[in-house]
Amino acid sequence: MREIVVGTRDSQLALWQANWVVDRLRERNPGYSFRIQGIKTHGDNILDVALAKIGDKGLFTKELEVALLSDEIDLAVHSMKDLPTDLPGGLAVGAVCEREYPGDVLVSSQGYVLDKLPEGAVIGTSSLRRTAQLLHYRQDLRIVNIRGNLNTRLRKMDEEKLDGVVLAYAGIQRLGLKDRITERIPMEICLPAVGQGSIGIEIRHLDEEIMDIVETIEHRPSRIAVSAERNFLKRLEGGCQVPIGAYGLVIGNEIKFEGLIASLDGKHLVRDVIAGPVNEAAKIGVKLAESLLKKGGREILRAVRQENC
Ligand SMILES: NCc1[nH]cc(CCC(=O)O)c1CC(=O)O
Repeated sequence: MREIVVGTRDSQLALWQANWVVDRLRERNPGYSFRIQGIKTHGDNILDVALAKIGDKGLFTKELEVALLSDEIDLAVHSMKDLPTDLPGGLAVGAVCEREYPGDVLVSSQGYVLDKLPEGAVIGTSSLRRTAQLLHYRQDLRIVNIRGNLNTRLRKMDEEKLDGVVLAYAGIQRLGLKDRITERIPMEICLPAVGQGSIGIEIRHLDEEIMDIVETIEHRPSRIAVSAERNFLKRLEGGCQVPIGAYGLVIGNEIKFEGLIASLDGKHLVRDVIAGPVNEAAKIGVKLAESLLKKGGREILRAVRQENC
């Protein structure tokens, strides 16, 4: 029986995700055995540096891609949100699994919801996207950088007496920490990161045997939504982290797509929504990107890049 080697980062969340994927692969591919191989990535080794400063392209994925290309592993499990829109030659997204609720949540030790946070409350996040949208909604908030894996961030919230932290629902849910959530932040206030909540499988693009195996856990509506988001991001990208949010939702044969570009201080924000048939999902992502660029997004991005790249 051939053994399939499944590569993953070795953080608690990444290992949870790899195990979730392997459980499903085993069920649907009884002719194979599966082994999980944890691999440290650059991003895991520099958890004390603010992401916005170092740029986050491939930070959590590159070592896994090298392992794929050298046949050390047969497939790599990623959070789609961490996977750059351009993959190295020879690699492809073999499957996108069914997406978890993609939004962000507030975790507050005193149990506050966003609207009840006291004036000037201190919120931890290192995401430019979350910072911009939180400040757009509540100018009085004070945003402080906080990094590390989920448990570290929750611990820092308590130790550093922050009023709250903003995290992805998906991560909290997967680690069994749902009871710490004080509010699901409405999409109207905070659009998620491209790909958030979705687990993807990267493979060697010509490896048909592995392709057939991972196809068994593909979820079409999630693939379509995430593809639209990745095309949106790709059209806006210029090599460094910027406050961009997106959310694609597939219902039947329609996709509803929302996107935004914001300045870091939240003062400038352009946001739009379009809908269309799912077979045009990729085009719809690009179209929304172009409409936002025309509505002032170009100037916002230019200014953000001058400050942050
Ligand atoms: N930034 C790291 C990261 N990458 C993926 C997730 C959550 C899981 C997912 O989006 O599928 C998180 C944690 C967070 O942003 O709070």
